[in-house]
Amino acid sequence: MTSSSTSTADYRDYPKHIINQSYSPHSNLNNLDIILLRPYDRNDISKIWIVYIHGGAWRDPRKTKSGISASLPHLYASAAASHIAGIASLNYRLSPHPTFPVKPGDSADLAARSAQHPTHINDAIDALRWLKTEWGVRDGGYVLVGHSCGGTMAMQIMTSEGRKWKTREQVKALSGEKGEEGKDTPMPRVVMPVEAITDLPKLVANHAEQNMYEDFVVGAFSKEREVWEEASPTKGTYRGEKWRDASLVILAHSKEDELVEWEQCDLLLDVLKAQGWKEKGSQIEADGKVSKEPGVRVLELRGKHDEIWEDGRELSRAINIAVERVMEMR
Ligand SMILES: Nc1ccccc1C(=O)C[C@H](N)C(=O)O
Repeated sequence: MTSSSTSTADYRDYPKHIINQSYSPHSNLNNLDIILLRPYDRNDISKIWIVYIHGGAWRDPRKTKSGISASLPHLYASAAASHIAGIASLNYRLSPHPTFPVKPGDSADLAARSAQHPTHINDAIDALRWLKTEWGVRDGGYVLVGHSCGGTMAMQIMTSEGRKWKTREQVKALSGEKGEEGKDTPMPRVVMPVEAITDLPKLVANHAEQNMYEDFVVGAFSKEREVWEEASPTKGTYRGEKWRDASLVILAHSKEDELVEWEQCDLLLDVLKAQGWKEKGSQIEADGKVSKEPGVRVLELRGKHDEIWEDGRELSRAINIAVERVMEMR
């Protein structure tokens, strides 16, 4: 029997998947999925959102917002579940992929798959703004998780403080002007890059004998090396005092990652530490008080680059830990 919608939510409807929500009109990849664990109460600020940005080297059309799927059953069973308001998983426009060309004449696919930096990151920012206006996702009200290049994007949101990124032409034309405020973008409480690409020039240099790396970086960021630099999280400034709501960076990485080497995690850790971020295992200080100071934590995962999310147990473990930290900081 189908139940028509009534004002009383039925527990059998949950977890509820609200899929393909369009957050901007640009293409058929400007959408996201929402998963609610229980009837949503916008005013219940004790619960937090999880926002997930998938990977795929900014170009792989086989990697999508559905990348969160395998983690969901594990998340539902985790200690974090009771604290999660909802999970949002984003699509964003991609750069062209040589193995999966757009079919000639398919203008919808072309719009979705001919992006170049900063389109990917600005789409993600649009998605966050939409989540704020449509779903009430607040400043400090969510954990931002990104896998691989999604982790790069998560850090790009932090370093730009929610401001949209500019093209090189716009930067030159505006010379020094900061442009729009990022205040419409809700900022996360915890940001967790997972198997993230943090330093594009070093990644390309480390894989000089594998064309794939340079190909995808050129495809997404052009041939100009300065663009690779500017876009790299290791070149960012992370001003703790400005992040009143983003108190923790969790760098989650596996030593078994065969695509993105551990060095990428270490490089960003060094940058954050050099900028005054303290490395900590827990937010709880020795005196038992909960620290609200910005901190950075390395979380070692097990498994290969894509195994983390394809299997889902490690990604859900990482998310569970991030949610636990949010609860500690309250
Ligand atoms: N995330 C990565 C990180 C490093 C190296 C490759 C990837 C890829 O995802 C490659 C993807 N399968 C592609 O065909 O573009």
